[in-house]
Amino acid sequence: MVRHTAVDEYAVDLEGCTKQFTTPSGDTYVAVRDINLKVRPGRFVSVVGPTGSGKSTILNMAAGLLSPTEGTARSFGQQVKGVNRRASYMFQQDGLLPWKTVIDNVSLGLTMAGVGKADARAEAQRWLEKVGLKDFSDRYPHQLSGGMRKRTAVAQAWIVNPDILLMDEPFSALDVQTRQIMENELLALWQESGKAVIFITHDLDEAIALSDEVVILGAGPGSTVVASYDITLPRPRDLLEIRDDPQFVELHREIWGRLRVEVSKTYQSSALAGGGAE
Ligand SMILES: Nc1ncnc2c1ncn2[C@@H]1O[C@H](COP(=O)(O)OP(=O)(O)OP(=O)(O)O)[C@@H](O)[C@H]1O
Repeated sequence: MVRHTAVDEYAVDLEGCTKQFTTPSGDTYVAVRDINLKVRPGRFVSVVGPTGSGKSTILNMAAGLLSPTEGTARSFGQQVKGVNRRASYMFQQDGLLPWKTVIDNVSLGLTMAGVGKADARAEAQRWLEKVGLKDFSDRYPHQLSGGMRKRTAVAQAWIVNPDILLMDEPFSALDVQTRQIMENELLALWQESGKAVIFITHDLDEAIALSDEVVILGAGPGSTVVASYDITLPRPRDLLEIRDDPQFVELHREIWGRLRVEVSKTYQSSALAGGGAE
């Protein structure tokens, strides 16, 4: 595959993307409307927004798992058609295969790409060392803690050396301490990697702590990008300390002021519809 490396190319470029779905009753539901989101190589961008505002829909368009109804999704200058091969995806639920050992789960992406089994296992072992699991390679997923499963999923996503990481609430199921440790480890891996990250989260603290940019989606239906904030906190960041930083506190106050408006619109419309809040 020809790789385009011009610096002005975006790893992900959603231009005027609208996505509508047909609901089970046959109605048309516009989930997101006219989304413009550009992510350069090496940038860490988080997307936050109320529940149902279309965060996963956006990620799925970048991944090529959904095609926009209108507009164009591009990756490194190429229109995304089918699965975006430049990207790895990490979901809230990890995709570990329960019948395979940790090392076989991690090496799977390489063997599927045609790498020989011995080379793939050697590389997987190197990744397991990187994520602190070198002594757990022969375990099965059900024999791991939640944090260890996430580490395995991180190794699985990174081993194929993607240019883009698409992460949909990857750490939301973890306890607070494990989550902060995993966030720190993710940043340490990402820092020098040059990879573009789109990170979906409900947690504004997490979004600010990790990102170069935080993008806010408005309330649905027909959500669109209502605001975007550059996060200029210096790097490297220690996520166990950063939440006490006065600059962090000020950014949080400002961004939450905007996000809160969209969250309360969603709350009000779901209360009017008799649904109540989550
Ligand atoms: N396949 C589908 N068919 C019909 N509607 C869909 C489909 N997929 C998503 N939607 C709707 O599109 C809207 C956006 O969904 P999406 O999952 O992208 O939101 P989200 O912001 O990620 O939500 P949450 O924060 O709750 O995870 C929701 O109202 C959802 O019900």
